[in-house]
Amino acid sequence: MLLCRGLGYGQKLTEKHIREVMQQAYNQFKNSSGGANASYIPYLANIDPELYGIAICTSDGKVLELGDTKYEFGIESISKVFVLALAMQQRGAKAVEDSIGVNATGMPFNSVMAVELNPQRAVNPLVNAGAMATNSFIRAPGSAAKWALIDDMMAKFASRRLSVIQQLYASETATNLHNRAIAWLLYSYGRFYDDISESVDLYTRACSYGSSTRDLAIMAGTLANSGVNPVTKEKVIDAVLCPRILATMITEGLYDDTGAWVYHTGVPAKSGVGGGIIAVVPGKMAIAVFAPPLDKSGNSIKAQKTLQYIIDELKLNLLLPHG
Ligand SMILES: NC(=O)CC[C@H](N)C(=O)O
Repeated sequence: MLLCRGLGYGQKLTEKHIREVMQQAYNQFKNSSGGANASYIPYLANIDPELYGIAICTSDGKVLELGDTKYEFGIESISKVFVLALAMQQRGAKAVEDSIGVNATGMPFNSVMAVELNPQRAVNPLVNAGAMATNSFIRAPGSAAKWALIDDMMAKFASRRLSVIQQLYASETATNLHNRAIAWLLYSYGRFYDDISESVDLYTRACSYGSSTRDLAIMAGTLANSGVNPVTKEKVIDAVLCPRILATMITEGLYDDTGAWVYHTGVPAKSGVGGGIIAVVPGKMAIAVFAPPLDKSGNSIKAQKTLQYIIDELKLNLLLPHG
């Protein structure tokens, strides 16, 4: 019997135990070093590399927090998950599969070769090419209306309206030439579905949202809770879409390092170059961790270590026998 959807399905998970494990992870990794802030977006290079936050949102709506969980940082690629959710809700999972693609690229997040080497020019919605194409795939009467749809969707996932960090948005807009080139390339192959510069701009703006570790835990918690925000209890997307969205996280959530991530954790996750990573354990909880220094693939080193520790200790690996 499901005692409490967040705590206790198939194993004795209590709030106390979860808090203890969070604290152990925090103590263990707080002072670990290694990696560097993203620098190709100048704003991100200047974020305090010592910031560190862990938040867990259980499927029954408890939010447990430790460290700098209220600090708002660039959501970056984690926004791709929620823009994908909007596109799927509006156009259907099949249309996204056919028009964007859902396979792993096995390549860096901004890879041109990922487009070039795939005969269908299909890419995954969680890499830059696929995310910009996904943005172009959303239907709305103009760019302002599309932004309103994105903004509303983000707010429903987060339980509050998020704001764009204007300095980050300006910094990304001034330096996103490579992304613009990828969008033009997709367009040349008939795999881009709306005005190019408007779509790239909306993508860039969505990457520039400020979100806290707490926000991300609740947003990811909505995916763990079959599309219903566990805090507000509002239905955000259809339940049937959640496994499809999580599948894209399993194939591409940490880019060219996703295979190793899934090998070690068995949990869908998504990183952003702002230093955040979300991990989703369906029916149980979502975990968000923030720590800016990144590895070569663009994934927070400390966040990966923290998540791996918590996933191991709480036996959350989805490939373990369950039921
Ligand atoms: N991996 C990321 O978080 C990349 C997002 C960033 N906005 C970009 O387009 O490069």
